[in-house]
Amino acid sequence: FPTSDTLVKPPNSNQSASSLSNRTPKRPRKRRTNFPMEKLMEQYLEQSAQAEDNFYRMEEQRLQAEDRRREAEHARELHMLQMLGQMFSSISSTRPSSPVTPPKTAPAVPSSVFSSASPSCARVFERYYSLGSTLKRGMDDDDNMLSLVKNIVPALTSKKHKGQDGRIGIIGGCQDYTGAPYFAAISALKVGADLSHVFCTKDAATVIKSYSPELIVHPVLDSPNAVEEIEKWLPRLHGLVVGPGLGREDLLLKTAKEVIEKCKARDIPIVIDADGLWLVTQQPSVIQGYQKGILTPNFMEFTRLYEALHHEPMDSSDHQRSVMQLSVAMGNLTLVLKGEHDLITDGSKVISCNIEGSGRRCGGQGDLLSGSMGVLAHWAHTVYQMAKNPSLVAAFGACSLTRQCNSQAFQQHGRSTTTSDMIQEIGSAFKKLFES
Ligand SMILES: NC(=O)C1=CN([C@@H]2O[C@H](COP(=O)(O)OP(=O)(O)OC[C@H]3O[C@@H](n4cnc5c(N)ncnc54)[C@H](OP(=O)(O)O)[C@@H]3O)[C@@H](O)[C@H]2O)[C@@H](O)CC1
Ligand SMILES: Nc1ncnc2c1ncn2[C@@H]1O[C@H](COP(=O)(O)OP(=O)(O)OP(=O)(O)O)[C@@H](O)[C@H]1O
Repeated sequence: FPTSDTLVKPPNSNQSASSLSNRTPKRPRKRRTNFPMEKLMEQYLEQSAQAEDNFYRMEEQRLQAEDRRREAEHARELHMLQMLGQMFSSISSTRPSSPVTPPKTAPAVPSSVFSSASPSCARVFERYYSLGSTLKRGMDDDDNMLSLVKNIVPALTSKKHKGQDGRIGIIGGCQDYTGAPYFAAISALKVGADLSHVFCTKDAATVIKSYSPELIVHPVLDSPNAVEEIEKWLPRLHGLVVGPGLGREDLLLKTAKEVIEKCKARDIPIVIDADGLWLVTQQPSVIQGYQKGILTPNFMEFTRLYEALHHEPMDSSDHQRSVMQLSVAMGNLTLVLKGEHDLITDGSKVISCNIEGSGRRCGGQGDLLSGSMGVLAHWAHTVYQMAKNPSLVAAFGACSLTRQCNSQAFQQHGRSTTTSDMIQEIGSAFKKLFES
């Protein structure tokens, strides 16, 4: 928007006086009459720029209120549909002729609602929590976790408009790494977000754009007013993923840190991965204790974090203990230690995601994980806002999905499987795990 700085300013009084005196040295009256006119003009322009600013600010607020109103309306509609569904199912289950199949866990809830957790969602969640902190989990526990994930998946309905199922931002992408932010952002879209934004450096932007027209790419990360530029978008974002391909330059890390602070103030779920974890290792307080934060370290990143927080080497014979310890030290932050089994914890229990993947490791699998987790975190926090820790559900969902994609891609491509092949599998893996 035009501001008073960008408006053409009249020459200052000295310049005006000297230039006038050069041309017409003996016309003081003209000087006196011109000056107030210029001043008035300047004031008028400033006021109209200000009025324009105010107009756009109010318009933005109006749009946000409209979004909230539509979301609430939509949640109400879904809730009513859900209650109707439950009524019908209870009527049909009382019919003597209807086959009665006892549910394995809590009764299935129709695909998700965008409101507080429904009573049956909450029952599934409570039952899960009542399983205790043991890691020795069987099929039933996996089913429980999968039910929790299924419940957060929003229904696809023609009542919604673009953006309501999620607008996700990725902070990352620099000269060296353009693949990682692309993988994360496209995975967010393929999981079901409506819009995916990448905030990267100028030289990475054209490259990332050229990979996919689906992504919205902002070349702002290394601009002098990077934080302001990114902050403009935060009111529209539902989830943020910090780190894929961010690099470790001080300036970029400083920007990432400030953006994280702004997101926390707005209560936006934040997933931190890759170089974002490098930042957390230097300054743990940036995310410590933030209940909507999730860290997704690989073994190396985990070791660095552990040593930074505990000032001693970790006991690598007991990973479960170490993840719990680190989560507690981070203020019960949700952590995922990726590996042969993904260990997920919030400091009070450890969940292991063991869905079969494959023996194929290639760069970028972690980016698929963090990008999809960004969307699932938004959905989980929307649906389970009253329950204990929605981040655990989101983390389990994203780990399951990544491993399932890996398995499916491997069945087709074997040793030549790449992350792009895994991304191709997101749709069918998602359906198999969460929509069947
Ligand atoms: N296409 C792209 O653009 C991609 C870009 N990417 C981006 O690259 C950036 C740097 O990320 P990073 O993970 O390579 O850096 P860092 O943490 O220093 O680790 C390096 C060393 O750690 C080790 N190591 C790793 N895993 C381990 C394990 N499980 N268990 C044990 N050791 C393990 C291993 O050491 P080595 O075995 O080689 O001695 C490895 O060489 C970051 O921005 C990221 O997003 C990636 O997303 C990939 C796709
Ligand atoms: N040994 C393993 N066996 C099976 N699956 C694994 C194994 N290691 C990692 N994975 C899977 O791959 C996903 C990504 O983990 P990985 O350790 O490759 O992350 P990363 O190093 O951060 O990835 P990136 O290359 O994107 O930086 C994990 O969530 C997990 O599901």
